Order: sequence, then structure tokens, then C-alpha cells
Amino acid sequence: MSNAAPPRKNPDQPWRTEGTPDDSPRRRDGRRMPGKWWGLVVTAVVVFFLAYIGLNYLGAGNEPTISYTEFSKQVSDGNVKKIYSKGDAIQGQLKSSEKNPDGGGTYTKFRTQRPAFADDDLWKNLSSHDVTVTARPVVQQRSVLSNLLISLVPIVLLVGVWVFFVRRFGGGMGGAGGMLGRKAPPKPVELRPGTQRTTFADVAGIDEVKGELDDVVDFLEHPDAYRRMGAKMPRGVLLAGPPGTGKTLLARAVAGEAGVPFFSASASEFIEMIVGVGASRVRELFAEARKVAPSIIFIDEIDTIGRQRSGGASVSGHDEREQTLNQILTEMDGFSGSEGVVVIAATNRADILDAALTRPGRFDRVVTVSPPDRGGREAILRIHTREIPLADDVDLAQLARTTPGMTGADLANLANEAALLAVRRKQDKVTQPNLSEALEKVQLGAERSLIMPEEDRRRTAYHESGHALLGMLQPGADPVRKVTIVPRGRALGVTMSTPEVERYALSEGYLRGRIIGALGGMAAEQVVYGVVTTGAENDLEQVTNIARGMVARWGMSERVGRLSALPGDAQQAYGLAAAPQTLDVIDAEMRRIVDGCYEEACRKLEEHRGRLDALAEALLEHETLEEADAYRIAGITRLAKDPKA
Ligand SMILES: Nc1ncnc2c1ncn2[C@@H]1O[C@H](COP(=O)(O)OP(=O)(O)OP(=O)(O)O)[C@@H](O)[C@H]1O
Ligand SMILES: [Zn+2]
Repeated sequence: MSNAAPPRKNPDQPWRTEGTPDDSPRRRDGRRMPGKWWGLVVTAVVVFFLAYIGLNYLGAGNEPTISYTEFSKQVSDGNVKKIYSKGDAIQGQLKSSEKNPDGGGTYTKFRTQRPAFADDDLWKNLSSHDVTVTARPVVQQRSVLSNLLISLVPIVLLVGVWVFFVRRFGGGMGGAGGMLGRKAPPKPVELRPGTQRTTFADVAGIDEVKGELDDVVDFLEHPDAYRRMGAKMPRGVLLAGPPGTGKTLLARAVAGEAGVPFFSASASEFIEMIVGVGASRVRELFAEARKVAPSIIFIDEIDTIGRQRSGGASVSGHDEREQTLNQILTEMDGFSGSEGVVVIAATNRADILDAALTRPGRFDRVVTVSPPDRGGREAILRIHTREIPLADDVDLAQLARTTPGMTGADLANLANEAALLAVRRKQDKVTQPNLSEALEKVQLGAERSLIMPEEDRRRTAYHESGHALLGMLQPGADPVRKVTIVPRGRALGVTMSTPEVERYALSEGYLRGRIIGALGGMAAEQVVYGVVTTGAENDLEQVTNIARGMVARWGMSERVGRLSALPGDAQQAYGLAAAPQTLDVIDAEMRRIVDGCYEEACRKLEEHRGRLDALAEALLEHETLEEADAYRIAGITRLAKDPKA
């Protein structure tokens, strides 16, 4: 059951403070485009350069240069109106245009040069023909503006490039060898919390976490009280949890609650800069925060620089990362403890963090942020529909029931999608059907049109039918809600099953059922075609995760016993892991379970081949089957498993 991951914003803000807009461009993978500023600068340089050259040529290219002989002849013919002269250089204008003797076309304006040996009586000739003579150094006839531009352009360019380098790289260069001079002046920062500041009221569904941060807020509000008592406050808080669970939001809320400035940076930015710069930017950031303490520094994606240091030789990129990390640690070690700067870092890979980060005095407080439960989801939905007019039929509690596993970010996205739908349909309120449609869209990812060869469609239909049929046959499994072979997100097809009620404790039988269902796609390909394809990658990931949990975390394997042999989320930050011999046993046990499930999946599909074919054919025809149709076509009566139903 490949549940396509719902699309969501991956926050990656440039370093900014509370109060500045939070809509900087973001990329799906959460890394900022490093080439953006370079691109701007290069474009500006090129434009200026072209303009410079263009002006020079346009200014100079108007008048043809004629021979002195031709010029004398025109004077004698009485056809010259006026000339400007400087030394022997002459520019002038004819009374009526002449054919250009060397070159096509005609001309009225011209330039020429009086030869050094010319002993004609030019002045007499000119005055006898009433030519206005101005002895003035007009070399090129340009407007005042273009003259100004041309003389300014090189200077502007130089200054611009210099400022750019000093601003962006100057600090680091200064540290690394002083090539480009001293550190840049600190960025101007907005120190006041913005008018619509974020508070704990904007965060829902993670109340325990809020509780854990209460004392941080209190400390930021009254640092002096703590100082008087000689109490040491945590300098660093690590928020660990999956993407979209509101880590950034929480950090902002802590700042908002305490009413202190919020400095935000993404760790990936530090290492995108050129070598030697990350560390100096860190220094700068901490200096700014100290200046206005009490304050909060938020570092997102800390794992990009804080991953375990590898034992082997490091490449230069790693050096840069390490230097930046060391700088952060040094800054934190340098806190006297009562300065009132709290560093909050966020990661969704607490498992790979360097132990140096979580040592006492650093990020010694690890707060796990989990996806919300049903009540939490309802509360989050309420927050994100605060500004949305809802029709009377909207039942957020019901919506919360059908969205297990979704994070705060997913739910925010869902609410917004529903509002967009309502606007597009010119409704004045968001209705329950809007929300259902939005849910589908968010859960399955946007539909994508893709012309698939018939053969692949058929194979996908069998793959999804395998998932669906095993899901429907499994007693106690989550009901199959929808099967589709319309490609969405990265998946060629999707089988959705969601529990009727939220499950908290999962039985071994249920988990085996999940594995069998997830293997159903691959098993169907095996049964029907005798070979398997790459289409089961996600399925296998899911299978592996469940099997690993059963064996190493939930005590469901006799051989491994009731040990928490592999760290779960909460322990990951402390790097707990099993002994190597145990890992071998875990591996063997996972294989035993998965192999058993796969055999069962294949056996069941062979046994119910008729149902499998019927489902696949129906899918090929209709592309999408809703819950009721799927059960009807498979000829399976769905037992109500919902205790409330
Ligand atoms: N618990 C929550 N309550 C209310 N809104 C939430 C919650 N969690 C997430 N959101 C919504 O989702 C958005 C994104 O969440 P946020 O950026 O804080 O997630 P994150 O955990 O920092 O993600 P990442 O790991 O990708 O940085 C928030 O701006 C908010 O609108
Ligand atoms: Zn699959």
C-alpha cells in the first residue's frame, strides 16, 4: 500500500528575525538555491557592461569620418554649416546632405582630421564661406545623461562587486586570510517581535511538548531571577521529530510567548556558502543575538552540519561542515549560562547527530515532537480553519478521525486546499465535501497525467489489486478505502486503507496483516507474471520498518526476546544500539517474518485468483474503485470492525 507522501511546504528560511515576512522561496527538498544571488549579480554586471559598450558605440557611430580633401571641397562648395574643432580634430555639420564618397549612404554630420602638413589657409576658407567655427572639445555628441552614466559605470561596478563580496563573504575571508578585508557590518535586524507574533495558542496537539518548553519561556522572561539564584538554564533545546510536526512553529511560539527577538537560520545555508564562511556567519549570528539578549536562535536542519563525524579522511566539504559545527559548539560553550540566549535546533534525523551536540551544556534537552493524535488533529484543524468560513455540515472531529498519521503541516495544507476549492467554485463557505476532496488530494498527491503503456497499466492494476485483495481478506485489517491506477505523486497506483478508529496498541496479528498487505503488490506480480518489477520499493520500505519494529522494539520475536534492541525515536538521540550479535539475530528474525508473510500472500492470491482478476479488470476499466465497489467486485462482505458502528 503505497501511501504517497502528502506534499507539504518544507520550511527553509534565510536567516531572519521574527517580524520579517516568512514567504521566502522554498524548494521541495528544503535547501535554498545558492545560485540565486550569484545569478542576480552576474546579470547586473552583464547588463551594465552591455549598456556601457552600447552607449560608447552609439555615441561614436553617428558621423562618418570623411577625408580632409572631401572636407575642404565641401567648405569650398559652401556646403558646411558649422564645425567644432579641438586641435586638429574636426567635427561638423553640412547644410545639405552629401553622398558619402567612401561608403554607402549620405551624411550631414561628419568628423575629420586636419593633417599636420596641411598648409592651406583653412581659417580664411571657412570664414569666407560663413561657417560657424566653435573651438570646443566636443569629441562625441552625447546627452548629459549618457555622459554621466558612462563615467559612472565603471565606478558603480567596482563598488558594487566590492560591496557584494564584503557583505557575503567578507567576514570569512577576513578570518581565513584577510584577502577581502574586514568582516562585514552586521545585518540590520528587526528586533521587535512582529505584530502578529506566534504564541502557544497557534500550536495545538503537542501539549506535553509545550509543557517542556514552559520553563524556557519563563527563563527568557525573567533571566535576572534565574541569575540571582545562580540557576543554570538549558542553553540548547533540540526539537526532534518528523517533518511538518511544528518544530519551527514551536520555536517561534517560544519567542512569541516570551516576547524576545527570534533569530532563525537554516544549517544548510551555512555550508552552502564558500569555504570558511559558515563559521564566521555563526559567530556573527551569535553576536547579534547576544547584543539583544534575552533572545532565541533557531537553527533548522541541524543534522546537515551536526551529523556524526566520520572516522576516515574528510573531504573539504566535510571540513567546512565541521568548522561550522565547532563554531556553534564553541559559541554555546562560551555562554556564561545566564546570558539569556537560548539556542533551539530542529532535526528530523536525531539518530545521526554527533554526540558532541547533545553533551551537557549544549543541546542537552531533547524534546521529541510527534505527529498529533486524533484530539490533536482536531485542535490543529480548528486553528487552521479559524479564518475560514465553514458551512454547518462541516465536522472537524470526523475529519480528524479519518486523518491518522497526518502532521500539522499536512492538516494546514488540507484546510487551505479546501478553501481554495470553495473559492474556485464560488461558494461563500467551505463545505464537508470540499474538505473530503481536499483530503483525497493531500493524501494522494496531485493527480498527474502520464501516458502509460497498456502493459504497464495492466501490471499496475494487478499490483494494486494484490494490495487491495489481501487488505480485504485479512481479518482485523484496516478497511480498503480506495484503489486507483491513476498515477499520483511518484506512485503509479495507490491503495489506501485507513483505520476506522485510531489504533494505539497494535497487535502482532494486525502487524502481520499489514506486512502481507504491503507485500500484496509484489506477490500479485509474482503470481500473475512470474517476475517482479521495481514498483515495490516503497512497499518493501514499509515492510522492513514494520518487521524491524516487531523484532527489535516490540518484543514480538522469541529469539530476540523482550528487548528494545534497536532504538526507537525517543532513544535515538542517545545513540542506543544493540550488540553486533544481536543485530545478526534481528536480521534473521526479520527475514523469517517477512518471508513467511510473502509466502502467505502468494498462497492467498493463488487461492483467490478469480477475485484478483476481477479486481484488476475493473481497475483497468474504471481506473479508480471506491471502498464499496472494491468489496462488491471482490465479492467480500466487509465486517464492521468499528466498535462504534
Ligand atoms: N502542532 C501544530 N499546530 C498548528 N499548526 C501546525 C502544527 N504543526 C505544524 N503546523 C502547521 O504546519 C506548518 C509547518 O510546520 P513547521 O514548519 O513548524 O514544521 P517543522 O516540524 O519545523 O518541519 P520541518 O522539519 O520540515 O522543518 C506550520 O507553519 C503550521 O502552519
Ligand atoms: Zn505497491
